[in-house]
Amino acid sequence: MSAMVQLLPMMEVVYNRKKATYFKMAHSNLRGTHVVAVNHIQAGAVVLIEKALHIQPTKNHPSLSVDPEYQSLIGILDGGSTSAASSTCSSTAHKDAVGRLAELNATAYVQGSKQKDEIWQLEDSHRQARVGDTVKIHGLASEAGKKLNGKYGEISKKDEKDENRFGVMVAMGAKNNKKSKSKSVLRSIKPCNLKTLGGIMRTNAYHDGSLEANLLFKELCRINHACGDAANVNRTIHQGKVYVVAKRDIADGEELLIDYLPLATELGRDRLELLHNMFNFWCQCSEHQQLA
Ligand SMILES: C[S@@+](CC[C@H](N)C(=O)[O-])C[C@H]1O[C@@H](n2cnc3c(N)ncnc32)[C@H](O)[C@@H]1O
Repeated sequence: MSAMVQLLPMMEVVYNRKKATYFKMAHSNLRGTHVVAVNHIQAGAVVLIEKALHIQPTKNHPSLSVDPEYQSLIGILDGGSTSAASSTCSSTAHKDAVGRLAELNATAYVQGSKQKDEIWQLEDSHRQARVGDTVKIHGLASEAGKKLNGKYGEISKKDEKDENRFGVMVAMGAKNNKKSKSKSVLRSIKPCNLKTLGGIMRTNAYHDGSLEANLLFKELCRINHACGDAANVNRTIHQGKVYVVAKRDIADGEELLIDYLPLATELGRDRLELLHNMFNFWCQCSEHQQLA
């Protein structure tokens, strides 16, 4: 057992005794939802202990093994010949297959979760929905569009009149997809207004090596990134829980920032590109402002 893991029970005791509130959620166009200190936080303080909202094993969901689309995707990834698509195997086909498989897994695993609604609240920074994906509509601006915000649907095809939009079968009458009898209507929607569960996983999931799973958290997943020394909190994830500790004193009003890539210590273009590929943002933290 690592030294850090041995300290976790003691952290729980300290955290459960704490009197002060450490942070609140805030929102801005530039930072999205983010987390801000509401009191001075001392170096070493246990700022947050939280149980995962969602625990998704890294292995593929068992129900997928009987899904023909799954078989075809595995064929593409293996470079085998189980589908017509595999004969045109290219890096784009491979990348698409990885993305679609991630989507099928996230959908299968989240389907049975009691926390489904809270999971859908989290951000999808990628917004790379594809035909067949289950989606949640988000961020529409016009009055007509706003009426669709928060609704769920399934992408049935590319829009025939505008190839930059999707035809989405939107479940009307219910704000979520619990009511099986809700009526569906076809609406034309831009990909930037469609969140998917695969995108939510890619934007937010933290790996838990002790469970061989990827986890989502309600509060941890709202903490934005900063590289290396620019981050002011550290996390340890173990057995489905996260323990967040202040690396240094944090002033009242300061944003809490965590390094999403704590093991990739080198700061530079490669790190920026890795962050961009994984989370779809160009890092502007204090370590990187001079490189931007
Ligand atoms: C785990 S979420 C963090 C919370 C997110 N801001 C939200 O609205 O829910 C990760 C996403 O937040 C945004 N983000 C995090 N750190 C950022 C940073 N340093 N600069 C710009 N965007 C950042 C990116 O869109 C990233 O994909």
